[in-house]
Amino acid sequence: MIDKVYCAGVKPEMEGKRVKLAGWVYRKREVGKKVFIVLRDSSGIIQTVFDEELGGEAYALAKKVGIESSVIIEGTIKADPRAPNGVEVQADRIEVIQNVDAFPITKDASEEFLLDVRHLHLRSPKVAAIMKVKGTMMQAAREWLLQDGWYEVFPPILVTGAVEGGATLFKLNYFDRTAYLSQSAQLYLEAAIFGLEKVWSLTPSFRAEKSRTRRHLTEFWHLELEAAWMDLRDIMKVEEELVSYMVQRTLELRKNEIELYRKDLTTLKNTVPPFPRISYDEAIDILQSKGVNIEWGDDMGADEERILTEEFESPFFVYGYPKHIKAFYMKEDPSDPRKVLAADMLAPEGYGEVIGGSQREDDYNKLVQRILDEGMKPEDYQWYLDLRKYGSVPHSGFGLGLERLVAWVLKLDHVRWATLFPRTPSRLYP
Ligand SMILES: NC(=O)C[C@H]([NH3+])C(=O)NS(=O)(=O)OC[C@H]1O[C@@H](n2cnc3c(N)ncnc32)[C@H](O)[C@@H]1O
Ligand SMILES: [Mg+2]
Repeated sequence: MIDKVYCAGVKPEMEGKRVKLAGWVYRKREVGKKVFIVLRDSSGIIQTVFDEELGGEAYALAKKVGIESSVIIEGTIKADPRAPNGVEVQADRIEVIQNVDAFPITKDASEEFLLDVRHLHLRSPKVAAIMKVKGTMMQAAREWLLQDGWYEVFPPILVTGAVEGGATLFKLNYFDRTAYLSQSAQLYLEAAIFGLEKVWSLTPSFRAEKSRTRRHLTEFWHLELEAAWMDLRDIMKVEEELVSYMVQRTLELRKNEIELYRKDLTTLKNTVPPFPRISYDEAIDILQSKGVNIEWGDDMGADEERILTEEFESPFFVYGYPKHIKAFYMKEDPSDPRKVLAADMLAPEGYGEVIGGSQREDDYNKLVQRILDEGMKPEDYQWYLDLRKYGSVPHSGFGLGLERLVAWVLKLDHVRWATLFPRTPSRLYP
């Protein structure tokens, strides 16, 4: 590795020091006998100045390099309030690693074109900022999970059954059998709790969603937790403590990157426990009072959730959904058999569902009946049903869509911007 200094490491107080930088030509302009090159690396940008009177060969090379050329630049640090961050480098040497004559991304590029050249757009500081925020949110999640005693496990992605309904399964040939891409690691995490009690995983989950909405991907990163002995109330507390820590820690470590996307941090600062909690019944009442055409028993889609989020200035829970609109594994509410012990966490500002969670049905016979009621075959879930035969316990868990959480934190207009290479029904390349 060359002994370079990062752009963000060059400070006005280092004036007079000699420095070597390596990166890409981000911006370039010529003024009189000077060439100004703004160099970009993973830490940020720095202005470098090539003066014909100071270095003829370097000046001549600097005049020729194109945008996104990879270069090594050496020179002397000079404090200058007119330069970005109040500092620049008076360059006297440039080594062109690879010159670029015509970088394909221009200022007027369309969103679809930017997705077609996603492999080239990732280098943009604003796109890199999203990935830094996403990485920091998972760093924070790992910090919290470790200190709270959760074990990371690594579930399979090649599976034989649906968790969230057969309509969104991606099917593939597995030698002479049929396999599917995992929609959720949940069922495998439920097996892991009998040895580890509190487990989590971060896996890609796959949904053959035909819906082309701003919050659906066909491949997304899914942070899932499962815990023995916890009921719905317990797991909701885990959810709000985890999400609060993720948001506050990311605000602490990535405030500059977040402010590239949003100036108003109110809802992020409000993300502290306890989160508001409303029942599904109350949610229906609120929506009806706002003129939404919805009845008890209807599912809430993105539009209904968006309207509901107008009532809140932080993430909030909706709990106690009707059984018929929720998954087979959810435990029936003993106080109202029409409902299940499930709760979604919704993000404010129109973003809606970021977490789906529930207490699981732990009774063997009831679970068999739920499987049958859903038109599925108990024999396809024999291993999963075994978990209710050999020391079954009350247990709960949830799944957090990482892209959805990042999209809310950065107020992105589509979850596709929150993932390195988005996968949607119309996009599989690059
Ligand atoms: N371990 C569990 O209990 C998880 C449970 N089996 C599950 O998959 N619930 S979920 O379908 O609501 O998905 C969970 C979250 O996963 C996200 N999700 C769910 N589907 C998607 C798509 N298609 N694109 C992006 N994000 C998605 C969204 O935030 C959901 O709240
Ligand atoms: Mg859900």
